[in-house]
Amino acid sequence: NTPNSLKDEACGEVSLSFGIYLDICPEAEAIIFSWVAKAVSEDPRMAASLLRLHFHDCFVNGCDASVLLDDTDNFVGEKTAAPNLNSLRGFEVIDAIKSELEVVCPQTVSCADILATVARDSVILSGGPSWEVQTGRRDSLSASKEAANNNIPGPNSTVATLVAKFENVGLSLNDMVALSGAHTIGKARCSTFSTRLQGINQNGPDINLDFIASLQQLCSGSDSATTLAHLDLVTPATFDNQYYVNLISGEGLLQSDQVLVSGDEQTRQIVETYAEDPFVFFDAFKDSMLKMGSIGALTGSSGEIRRNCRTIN
Ligand code: HEM
Ligand SMILES: [Ca+2]
Repeated sequence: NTPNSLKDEACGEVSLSFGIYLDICPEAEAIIFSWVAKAVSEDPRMAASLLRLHFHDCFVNGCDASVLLDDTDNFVGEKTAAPNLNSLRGFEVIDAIKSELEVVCPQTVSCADILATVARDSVILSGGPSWEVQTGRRDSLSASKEAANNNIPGPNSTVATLVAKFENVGLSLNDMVALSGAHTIGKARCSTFSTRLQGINQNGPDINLDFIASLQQLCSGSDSATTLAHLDLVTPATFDNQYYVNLISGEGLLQSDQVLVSGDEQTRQIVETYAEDPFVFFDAFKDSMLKMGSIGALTGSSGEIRRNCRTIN
């Protein structure tokens, strides 16, 4: 790796770089940050939702803003795929950013780069680490609902399945455990952790039945389809290492969270390290975000710079 670029794990080429907009659209990063700050001040959960958009983009044919495309006559978009439907949020924030950028520097800043930058800004605004974001991605000309269904891991996954889905996009077990720490902010619907309500996880009985009982109570209402729980019950809107502390006390919300301590010795040891030292977690998270952000990026003359993130030009 050279100092200002990261090897693209997927294709082995050096493709993205730091600071490209400093020359071609110097205000871009500040414009993006101010929109994210506004959105997060109005709705703190928006930080979580925006961070998740980048993940759901990158896992489906690379970080190419495919997740933002609406359905067309030629293809079905990814918004109705199982992991995304009635779940992804924040599209309006991306639209607002893109509209202003199109006025200031037309067809210069890609939607995929907006997603990567917004994810970083969301972490900063929630009290997490800061890092220099890599840019230079171009936007896809299509989307894949099928790949969204297949590639994005589900909340009932075992550690083996989680590892497989991450390795499928060039990310390691270490990246998987560090990136799961994104669940230190945001919320999930009762339907996504229904297996936890049964008080049995993939690897034996739960160690924290009080926690399970509180979830059962929360999800017992008639509106349980839309009821939400904090992914991190202790500091739900702060980007910290509390998520890992919770896992050790049996208070992981999703099955795919809790299995990181109950389902695998290797992942359990990493969880313990992050639970002990937030700065070790922050460093790992930054590194893994850069790796995730470089998955299958479109560069050179592939793809395009969309004028509207919802449609191809
Ligand atoms: C390890 C595998 C993962 C699984 C199985 C998983 C699954 C889920 C599920 C089921 C939800 C709740 C969705 C809902 O109820 O609508 C969720 C929320 C969330 N996920 Fe993940 N996720 C994973 C990894 C990641 C990664 C890598 C990131 C980002 C780096 C991330 C960021 C988030 C955030 C921030 C939320 C809260 C979103 C909000 O409040 O709007 N997740 N995840
Ligand atoms: Ca937290």
